[in-house]
Amino acid sequence: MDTLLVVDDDLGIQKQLKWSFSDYDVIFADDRQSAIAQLRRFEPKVVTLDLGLPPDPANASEGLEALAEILNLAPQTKVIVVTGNNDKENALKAIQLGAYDFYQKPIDSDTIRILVSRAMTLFDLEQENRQLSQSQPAMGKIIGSSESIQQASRRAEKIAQTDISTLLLGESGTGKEVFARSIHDLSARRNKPFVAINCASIPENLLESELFGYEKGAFTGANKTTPGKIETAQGGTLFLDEIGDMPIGLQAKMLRFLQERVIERVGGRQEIPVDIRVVCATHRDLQAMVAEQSFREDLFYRVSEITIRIPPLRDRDSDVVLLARTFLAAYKDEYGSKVKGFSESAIEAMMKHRWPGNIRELQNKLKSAVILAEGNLIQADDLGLSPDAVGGMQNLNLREVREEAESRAIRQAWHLAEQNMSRTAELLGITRPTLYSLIDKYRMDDIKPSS
Ligand SMILES: Nc1ncnc2c1ncn2[C@@H]1O[C@H](COP(=O)(O)OP(=O)(O)OP(=O)(O)O)[C@@H](O)[C@H]1O
Repeated sequence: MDTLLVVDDDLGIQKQLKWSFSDYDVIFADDRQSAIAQLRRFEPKVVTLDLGLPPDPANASEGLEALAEILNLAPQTKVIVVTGNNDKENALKAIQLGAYDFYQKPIDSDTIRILVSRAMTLFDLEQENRQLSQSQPAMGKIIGSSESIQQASRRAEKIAQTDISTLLLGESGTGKEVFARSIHDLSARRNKPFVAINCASIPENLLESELFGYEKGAFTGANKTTPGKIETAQGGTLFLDEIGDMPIGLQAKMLRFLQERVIERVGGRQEIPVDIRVVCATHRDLQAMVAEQSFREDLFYRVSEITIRIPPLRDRDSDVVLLARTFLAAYKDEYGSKVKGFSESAIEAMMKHRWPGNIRELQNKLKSAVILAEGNLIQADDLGLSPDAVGGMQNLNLREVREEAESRAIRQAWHLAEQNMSRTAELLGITRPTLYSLIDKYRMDDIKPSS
């Protein structure tokens, strides 16, 4: 139960407030000293403070003094000062000192209840924000207070200032790129480029020229000399994602660049010196790849001078809730949604889920939940995590599950978009033609626009 401290020497008012605040733990003090003693002992979120305190109740000075002491000791406390009728001057003084609000006698139970309840809510929100910012370590955008992520962050912080080649290991979607970028941001190279390249997403025959650049005429279509990603990262950091997918043929050239810090463009003969910090990442077991000879051992040692393991989301305790709250705040603005938070069952479901796709999966689930949620709170069901849904899916195959989820999402987005087809497509992240073809496919005749 939340604690409210009432500082007032009038026993009648103490009684009245005791009755008005049956849902709080109400404690009392009748002068400045006892107020401070109660504050230290109970750490109330909200204090109502009568400015007219003994020994000189007709004068506000003792009350203002008490206010200053309270805010000095516990600046996060929300203090509502109670002043005599028409004592605007002292009310304003109190606000200047940092009181949350003021209230003029005589006390009206309904009004003071609203004031206190708003102050409690604000206190909770501010506390949540404080926790959130404390849980963001120096590593830029890495949110999480679990021991496992803090450990990884501390390790990354330590190596950021050096040029040591770093290998980030972790499942897909755990935040390897976020780590790489944070290492760059904390390093002396922060004002130079951070260049990322994903070795798995570029066809093998293009990766070499993408990385090393090429000279005019090096191959058909090479119309002009073009620098590669390595050169564009000059002075900064090169992030090689999915290094385990680098073709074995290219690995020798990579090794030379890492050892000698010079490159040659494809088709070129000139050696170009480069000054670059290299951070690599992979979700593969590089040591096993070395053992089966699909990854060069010398390159492995070169890129993994230090290794940082990024833990999967399921091993990060309640970070999932912290991350979910952060993303929710961003998505609800982005999608203009009125959702305020998560139901208890949603939080429980998030804590239980295994998150095979890690943070990226969490982001995707949250985006659709923000769009689909019908009430103020996101339910487990909106996240597609309801235990009932799992039970109900036992009789369906994967295609049926997908179709059911898709048609449900289309219908809800359509309602949310007030039947506007362009907006519906936008909310769902698909094009209008795709939306129309899905509507046809699922025979959703009632939302089919009349042609
Ligand atoms: N600790 C974190 N705090 C906030 N956002 C994070 C955190 N870690 C990851 N993210 C976000 O999660 C998403 C996935 O992160 P990222 O792309 O860095 O993962 P990855 O491990 O590199 O994935 P992949 O291996 O698939 O490339 C990004 O949108 C990123 O901004």
